[in-house]
Amino acid sequence: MKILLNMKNISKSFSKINVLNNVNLKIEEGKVLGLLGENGAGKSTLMKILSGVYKKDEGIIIFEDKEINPQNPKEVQTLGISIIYQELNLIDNMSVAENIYLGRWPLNVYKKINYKCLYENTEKLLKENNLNLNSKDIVGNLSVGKKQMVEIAKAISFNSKIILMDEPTSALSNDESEKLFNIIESLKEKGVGIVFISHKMEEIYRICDKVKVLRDGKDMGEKEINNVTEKELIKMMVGRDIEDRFPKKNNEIGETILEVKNLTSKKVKNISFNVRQGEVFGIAGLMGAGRTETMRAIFGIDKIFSGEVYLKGKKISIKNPEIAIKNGIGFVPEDRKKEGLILDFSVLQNSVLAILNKIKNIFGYINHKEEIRISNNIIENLEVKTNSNKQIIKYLSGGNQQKVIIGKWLEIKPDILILDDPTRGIDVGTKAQIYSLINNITRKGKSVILISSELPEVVNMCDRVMVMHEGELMKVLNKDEISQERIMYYAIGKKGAI
Ligand SMILES: Nc1ncnc2c1ncn2[C@@H]1O[C@H](COP(=O)(O)OP(=O)(O)OP(=O)(O)O)[C@@H](O)[C@H]1O
Repeated sequence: MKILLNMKNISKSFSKINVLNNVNLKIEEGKVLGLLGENGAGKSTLMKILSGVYKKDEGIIIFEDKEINPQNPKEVQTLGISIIYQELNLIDNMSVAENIYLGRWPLNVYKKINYKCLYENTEKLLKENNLNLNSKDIVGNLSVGKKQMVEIAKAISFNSKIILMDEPTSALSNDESEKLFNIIESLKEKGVGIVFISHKMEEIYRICDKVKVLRDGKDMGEKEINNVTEKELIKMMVGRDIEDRFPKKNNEIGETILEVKNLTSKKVKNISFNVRQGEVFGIAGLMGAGRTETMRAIFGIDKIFSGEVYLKGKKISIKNPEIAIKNGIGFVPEDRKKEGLILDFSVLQNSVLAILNKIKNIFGYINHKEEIRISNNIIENLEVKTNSNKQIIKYLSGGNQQKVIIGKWLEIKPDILILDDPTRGIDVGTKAQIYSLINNITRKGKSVILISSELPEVVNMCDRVMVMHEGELMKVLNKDEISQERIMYYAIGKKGAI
């Protein structure tokens, strides 16, 4: 098989800290290479070196038999190497066509954009590649899945021979991910070489031909996907066996702690359910089903139009998140970067953001010893990869930033903890650790509401699951009724027994 690109002995340090050490990577024509490793292993850094964002300290890169020295992303893109980041780089108030050909628009004699030609070129490109997009749609109005298709169309428009995808499915529904896999299959047929970064083992096996594993910036080798078991891959990544991806629970389910009756907000209609002490109560559904919105209403972020909420049998009115926190409810949001971090603050400062009031002394000053204890606790419990608690959080890898936010909310020790997609972007080893933390919480009689798009997680972790579809509750499944098939059946809006 033809090798399109060869990275040899790549090393990179940031302020004397070595994050890549003699790493090799080969990208083959028409193949998907999975790039695996724990949070902070160096995957994104390696891709950023290839795409010209960072400069390598050592090593060589050979592309189509010539050495290249990527200096900036534009140069690399012109060569035919494109990268699609998790945080998509699109301009929201422009159309699909304007975004795809950004800065390369066809011009008329007056040096103005020739829209007729721009839309025609775009329609042709979309049709040829089976991309279901409308060239005139404004990008800001599209779903994350569609936005990603725009990025892919852009990559194809550069005649890319290599496309790098950094956790492309982390914000996609299962349905949208499946569409992306179909697009990847057709790119493969055209001979495009793809690097696919993901923490989801199921999709690594679904889409990759080979996998390369990094651990702590070191090259742990490459495997054919058909010749390696999931257990072996996890051991290569983590350096030890993980006995069980879903640790055993031994929680006892008690009385009802939260009861929601006919809750209606702008986004959800007539939702009724209850959560019991010691229970992991799951909420499943496709993107836009109203899972997050139900919890936002209960937590006092969105206005409740009608309906009632009872906590320990007492009717309560939660008008804002402070009241929710005072009542023992915690909420780890879905868009953690936007809602949960101050990027220019240190790990330590970010660790205590949610509990500043709790760690102030009687004179209103922050108790620094407590601050240090809490941040070190989070670093240890969630294995946050950072030089120290003084590190500015924006320099941590994406997954490690997420761990700090989850840890911060766990420190509040609420009676009911709402976790919105808590393991998105988190590596397999830490996922198991987060599941153990959930089990510890419920073992103490506290409750967890787990919103999740990962079906294996829902099936293995939840005691009951409420399935939603387009703002409505379809079904609450009891433990013995929970299966991936049943969840999908109700999630797509079907009614009745299955
Ligand atoms: N600009 C930077 N300055 C300092 N350190 C950095 C910088 N960028 C990355 N690092 C460090 O390099 C290491 C590797 O980070 P990288 O983002 O490549 O990890 P990753 O494997 O992509 O992780 P994740 O799965 O969490 O996205 C981390 O320890 C991170 O803190």
